[in-house]
Amino acid sequence: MSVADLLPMSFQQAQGGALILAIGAFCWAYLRTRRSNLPYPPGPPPKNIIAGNLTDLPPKRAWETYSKWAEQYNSDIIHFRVFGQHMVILQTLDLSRELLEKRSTVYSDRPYNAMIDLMEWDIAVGFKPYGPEWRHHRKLFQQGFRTGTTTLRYRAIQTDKVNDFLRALLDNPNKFRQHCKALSAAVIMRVIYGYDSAPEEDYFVELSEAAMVKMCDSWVAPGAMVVNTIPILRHLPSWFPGAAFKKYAIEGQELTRKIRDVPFAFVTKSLAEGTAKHSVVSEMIANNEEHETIKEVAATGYGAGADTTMATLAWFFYAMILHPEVQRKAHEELDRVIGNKRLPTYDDRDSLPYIEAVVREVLRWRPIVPLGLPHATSFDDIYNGHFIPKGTIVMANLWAIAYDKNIYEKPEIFNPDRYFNKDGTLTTEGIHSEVWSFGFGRRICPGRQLALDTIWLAVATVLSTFDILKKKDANGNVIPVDEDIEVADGLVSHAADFQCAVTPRSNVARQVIVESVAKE
Ligand code: HEM
Repeated sequence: MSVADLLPMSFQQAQGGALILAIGAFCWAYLRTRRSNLPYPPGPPPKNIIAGNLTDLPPKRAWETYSKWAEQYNSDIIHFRVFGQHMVILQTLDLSRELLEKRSTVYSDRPYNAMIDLMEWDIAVGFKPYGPEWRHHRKLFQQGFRTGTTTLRYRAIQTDKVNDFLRALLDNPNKFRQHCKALSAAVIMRVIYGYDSAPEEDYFVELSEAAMVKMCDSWVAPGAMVVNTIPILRHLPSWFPGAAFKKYAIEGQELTRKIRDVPFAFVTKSLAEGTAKHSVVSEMIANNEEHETIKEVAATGYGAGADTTMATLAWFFYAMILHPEVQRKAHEELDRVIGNKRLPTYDDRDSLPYIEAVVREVLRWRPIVPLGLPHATSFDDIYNGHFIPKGTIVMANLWAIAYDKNIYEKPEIFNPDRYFNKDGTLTTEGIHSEVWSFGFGRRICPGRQLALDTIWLAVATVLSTFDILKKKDANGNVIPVDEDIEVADGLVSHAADFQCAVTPRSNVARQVIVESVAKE
């Protein structure tokens, strides 16, 4: 998610609705008069009494700007304000843990977003305000994805879906990105609904994608920034001049309702017909959970789990084309431990520390949610002599953590070796990207075990069977790859398009894949 997404309005958009916005924002800011004489945390002084720091905010890679401010103000906590909305950025792992974990009673709310509300995306656990409803939905979600026996049960599904993924890579390597997406979607759909999605043009997947796109784009829909700044405007009728956001929201609402109802109906129908496969939803139904609640909890899964897993896998391919030396080390470990006659399985995980280190490094090197999901404070707080008012949006700068030189030596380098102790064992504490990449405290990602399991098996099996190299053109010349590829700003940070050649390491590797799929 970019800052502009969270904030009331970008500078350009401010021109149009300026008057109405200015009045509303001023009243809002006025009503939020400060309740403490303590200073706010350091940060850039507001440029304007109403818009605050609006014009200081960059349209892209906000996490880098925050890191510059942290340096400039020599502070690991940064404060600024936009239209009366207080924003706080946490720059270090220790501070994120201190506030978001140790003070989680204060820091576990989510900011209100009028468009999310209008589009009914507040059905999702991740957007619900901190309170009894969120607690109930979160508990159900966790029961479905709990680490340990519950997620272990999904490993057979993940193995089948990863085998399909390898086969798809074999058959059509150029579409590697599409295959990453199909794998991520297939695991989620099967685990949550017991539904086996098609590799392409699947109705449920496309519906979920459409709903996600509509939600992600809602921040820049016409008028959306105005209503997000002055939420009371959500009550305007759609014919009201400037209320185009209402039409957008109604379209979005239709999609949200569909992703809530349609896959759920698939489960109830297959249960009635006796064809249902075990799933998170079928289990919640068996536990007599209220159907409306089940629908909402289940609908959260695709949005939160598919794009994130897919983005991580795509970054893995990107890292591999830039680092053949890492692939060589991974191949050496895999050939030594597994040989070339079978695919690695979850049972091999403890014997493959280098693969574990590669996964950690992919998660660190390009954090796919660089600013996490925004938390919000439920009460006033004081940290280190600084006042943080109730309602402040608080973000952990995961990108800054990933590039913190106090934790990672030469952080810009992709280097799985950093996770090894001198005696060759894996580090067990301190620099675990697979922990902080998933957020903090009571809001920490409840799908992290499922995600890590899918990513680990995909990485291990791809490296054991394929070479991932820079692509060559028709004349045999290597097509150069931008080493600082563009990151698509959005709810999830995807790598911009890049090409790579994914070729089987040998005929035996090809055969192993074909046979693994045949055994399913
Ligand atoms: C590489 C993959 C993934 C990454 C990096 C990731 C990361 C995150 C992060 C940073 C948060 C915000 C935590 C916070 O507010 O502090 C989050 C929340 C969440 N994630 Fe994930 N996630 C991934 C995969 C998944 C999967 C596979 C699922 C579900 C099947 C999932 C479900 C959720 C949910 C429901 C929330 C909201 C939790 C709440 O607000 O209580 N995520 N995730």
